[in-house]
Amino acid sequence: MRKPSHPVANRPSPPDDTPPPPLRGILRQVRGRLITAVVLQAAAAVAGVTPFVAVARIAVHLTGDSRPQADDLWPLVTVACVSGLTALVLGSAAGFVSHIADNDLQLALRRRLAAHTGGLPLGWISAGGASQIKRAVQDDVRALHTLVAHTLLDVTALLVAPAAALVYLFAVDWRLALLSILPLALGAYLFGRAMSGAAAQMAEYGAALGRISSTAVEYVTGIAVLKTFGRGRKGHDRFLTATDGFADFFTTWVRTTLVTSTGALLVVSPVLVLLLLATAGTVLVANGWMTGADLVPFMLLGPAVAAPMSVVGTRVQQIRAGQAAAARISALLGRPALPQADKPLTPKGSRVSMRGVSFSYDGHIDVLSGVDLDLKPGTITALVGPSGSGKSTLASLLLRFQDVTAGAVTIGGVDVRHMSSACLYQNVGFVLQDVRLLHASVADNIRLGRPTATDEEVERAARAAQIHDRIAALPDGYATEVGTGVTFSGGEAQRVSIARALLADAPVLVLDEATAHADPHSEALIQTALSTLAAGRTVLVIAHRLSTIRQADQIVVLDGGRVAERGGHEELLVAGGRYASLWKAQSTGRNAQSTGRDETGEQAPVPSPAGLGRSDDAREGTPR
Ligand SMILES: Nc1ncnc2c1ncn2[C@@H]1O[C@H](COP(=O)(O)OP(=O)(O)OP(=O)(O)O)[C@@H](O)[C@H]1O
Repeated sequence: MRKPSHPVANRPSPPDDTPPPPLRGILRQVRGRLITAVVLQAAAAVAGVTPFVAVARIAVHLTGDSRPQADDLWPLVTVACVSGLTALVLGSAAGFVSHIADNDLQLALRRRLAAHTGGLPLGWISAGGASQIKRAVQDDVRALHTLVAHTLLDVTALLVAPAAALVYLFAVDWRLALLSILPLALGAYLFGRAMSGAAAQMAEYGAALGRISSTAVEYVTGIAVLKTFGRGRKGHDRFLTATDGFADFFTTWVRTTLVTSTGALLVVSPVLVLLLLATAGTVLVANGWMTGADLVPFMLLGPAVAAPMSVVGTRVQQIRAGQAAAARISALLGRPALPQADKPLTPKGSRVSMRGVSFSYDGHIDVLSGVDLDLKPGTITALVGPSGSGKSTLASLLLRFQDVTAGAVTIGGVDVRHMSSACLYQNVGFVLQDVRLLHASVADNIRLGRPTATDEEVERAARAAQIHDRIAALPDGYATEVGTGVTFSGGEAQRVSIARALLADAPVLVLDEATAHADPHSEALIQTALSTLAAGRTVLVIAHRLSTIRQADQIVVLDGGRVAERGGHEELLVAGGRYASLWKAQSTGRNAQSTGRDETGEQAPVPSPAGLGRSDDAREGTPR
């Protein structure tokens, strides 16, 4: 694999776009608040144990030989009430502070993620990175909320309260105090056994759930195709196999851990702990080794010593989920953004030049190798070649969806890596197959190309893009909300995106010609709109059907990531090479259609593409 050869790749980012600190750096910002919350929660836990101690002391007075004195009892009642209230106040304060810390953390994280992901290569985002970003911003930040705002305090309380209780119980009677640790120790042992291998089991649990969801998606999305071919049962079978597999795995897992996990929960249950302490206490009291009053604190606090074991599974799960979420967020923040130039340059003109361009997605296999290409200003260059030959990848490098691994792409003499993003997209517009319209008015969707455009300019662009009549017929016209008020067909959405590109008025254009699946009427409209858009610009078009690019100034044939041939249509036909065979193959297909009958014997549609050639008609109506 070739190494990045361009100096800009290693340049530091500009000061206002500093690289994101690791997650630990963001956590450090809220560390002070988290420590305060933990201290408050620990104090609340100690205060929460105090009323039980006061009640135990009251019991000593009530069961003593002499008549209890109000002066002895009231201070204890006061201590019980005040400490109970203090525990409530401190606990609420701890929750408040931890939620403030969590709020700051979420804000800092979401801001950092938004800033960082904004600079990630668009190629990575559109090839599946978007779902990773969604997961990090929504699910993972939420998992951290549980960890920071709740689990941290729960664990503090679960550790401090039993420890405080044990200190007091040891002061009362060390023998019974030792016995009260027994359920905790036994519970920890059994729980440890139940959890052994849990990490692997959890991984398999996640994988089995993943198999169910992927086969469910496959089943739902492919059901129409499968049913059409009478294979509906097949998709169903794969889904059922996945659910059966999950059920088998889960049953086996539960069966092997059932005895130990139930045993763990049983030995730490309050009833069993009370029974144990009451029995042992009765023996001690009956033998005169301790007083009946001393048994009271054990009855009150004994169950609390073992209680944390009953929720340890849930807390461990939350901590693991939080750790996994933190790791994913860190990985996303650590993903290298596209380097930004220190001193962005502005291109002079619209000549596009590619020199020795190579690119690899995985860092091992080059999908483009040593491509040289020149797009003269105002000319149309068509990229053709078999599927997978690298057409879309080459076009995406001009849009800087990702950076070349070797060589350089320049516009107007300036390397695309030396331009700011804003400058790049002012100079290069694009209309791709996969059109994304926003949940906004139709006018605002078109205005994305130039936010300051007037209503008249928006309408003029829509007319030139052959979509005005459709928009005008909508109930709210240009104010209709996309997604709620109107759902555009693929061809219509593409014409909206052509209007957007017309308004943006970039001198260089990348078009992914996508009329192959449109009906003849829609195809003719798109081709007319594209011809209008292409007029006077430097165009790189990814051509899927050769009939539409016969008039192109230059046709470049890619094969296996290399330029196999280049020239005009007639020239390449005469050469009798790769292009000539592609043309022959597609002509045979067209001739089969032009007989007017398809394979079923039905009347077949006859396409009438306007093509991407230069025509005076095409130039009319352009808003440029
Ligand atoms: N995001 C990606 N990650 C990894 N490999 C990719 C990615 N996108 C494309 N490829 C691979 O790069 C090669 C070139 O793909 P590309 O989409 O550029 O070809 P193409 O000529 O445009 O194909 P088509 O005409 O089918 O759209 C193919 O082998 C493809 O599998």
